Amino acid sequence: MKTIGILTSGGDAPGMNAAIRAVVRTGIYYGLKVKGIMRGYAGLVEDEVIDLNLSSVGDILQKGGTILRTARCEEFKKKEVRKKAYETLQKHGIEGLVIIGGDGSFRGAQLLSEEWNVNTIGIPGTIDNDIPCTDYTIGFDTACNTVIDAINKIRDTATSHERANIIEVMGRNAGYIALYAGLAGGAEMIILPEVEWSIDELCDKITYGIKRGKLHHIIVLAEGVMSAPELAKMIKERLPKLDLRYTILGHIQRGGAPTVMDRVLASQMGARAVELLLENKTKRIISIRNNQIVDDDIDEALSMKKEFNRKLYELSKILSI
Ligand SMILES: Nc1ncnc2c1ncn2[C@@H]1O[C@H](COP(=O)(O)OP(=O)(O)O)[C@@H](O)[C@H]1O
Ligand SMILES: O=P(O)(O)OC[C@H]1O[C@](O)(COP(=O)(O)O)[C@@H](O)[C@@H]1O
Ligand SMILES: [Mg+2]
Repeated sequence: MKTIGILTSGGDAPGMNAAIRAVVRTGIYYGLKVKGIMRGYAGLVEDEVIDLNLSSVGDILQKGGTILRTARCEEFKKKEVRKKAYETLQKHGIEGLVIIGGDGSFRGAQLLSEEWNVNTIGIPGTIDNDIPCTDYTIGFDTACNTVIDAINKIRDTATSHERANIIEVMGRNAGYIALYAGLAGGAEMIILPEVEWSIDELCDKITYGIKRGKLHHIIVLAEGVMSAPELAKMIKERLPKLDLRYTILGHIQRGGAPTVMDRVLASQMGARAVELLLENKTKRIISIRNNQIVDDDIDEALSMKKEFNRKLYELSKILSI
């Protein structure tokens, strides 16, 4: 193998740049040429390919976002469009492709390997942490730290005004950001898609908290359940006197300098991706499990189910009595 390519796809995540840097520098260390594909699968289809060298990835380790940019390319679900992607790879002599993205991006990689025999290696990069085969995805730790920073600030003003605050966090259909940031931020209540909840239980908890002298109530809500305004309306119907505000954190959760955790994870995964290609491995997804960097076949990885950490959820309930 002489030339490899790299792209980032789906929602960007802090640490993607650290992974790009690791792929480029490890590739060059082993004598490979590394090409960057801009804007994910869209750039692969439209032939947006650039050469990457050691200095192309200088000064990016600490930056959020992705220097290769990213896109959501619906068209890629069509076989004839994926054929164009294959032709771009052929044209540039790219023999192995590293894809940094989430589950959707891995489905694209799976099809490229199945249909056109492309050597693909996937690296999990998404703030959602919703990839079953890995304990952590690149960007999740940074996003959680952004959320707890926001919770700390909102708690200051909530306490001063004796208010309840709903904080809506990202995660599409997954509640990992809500769970980890809710626990770490001392939320009174965490509402997420993986666990049943009831509006009556929530309102009872707020009423009980007020009686025992709590000055604030922080409710962390995962966007996959409902929106913050919808939840606020439901609470106000039951507790009309409650002083209630809501904050939707939105895309601030996707940006910012990656944490140490995300930089180390991204560096290890990026380097491993290159090693796997050099070992003639293909159709693999890299993961971290029990603090070890491992890899699985894409078909197997995509059919795994992520077990929700119910213990952590129960703990958050106990600690927020
Ligand atoms: N079933 C699929 N077949 C082919 N390509 C797909 C498929 N699902 C997603 N993709 C490609 O991967 C891109 C990113 O997927 P998306 O689900 O938006 O983000 P993520 O990879 O972060 O989960 C899509 O825009 C599309 O180009
Ligand atoms: O950037 P957009 O298009 O607003 O998408 C928002 C979604 O992207 C995410 O931030 C990341 O999702 P993906 O990793 O699947 O791309 C989700 O948490 C959120 O629901
Ligand atoms: Mg996804």
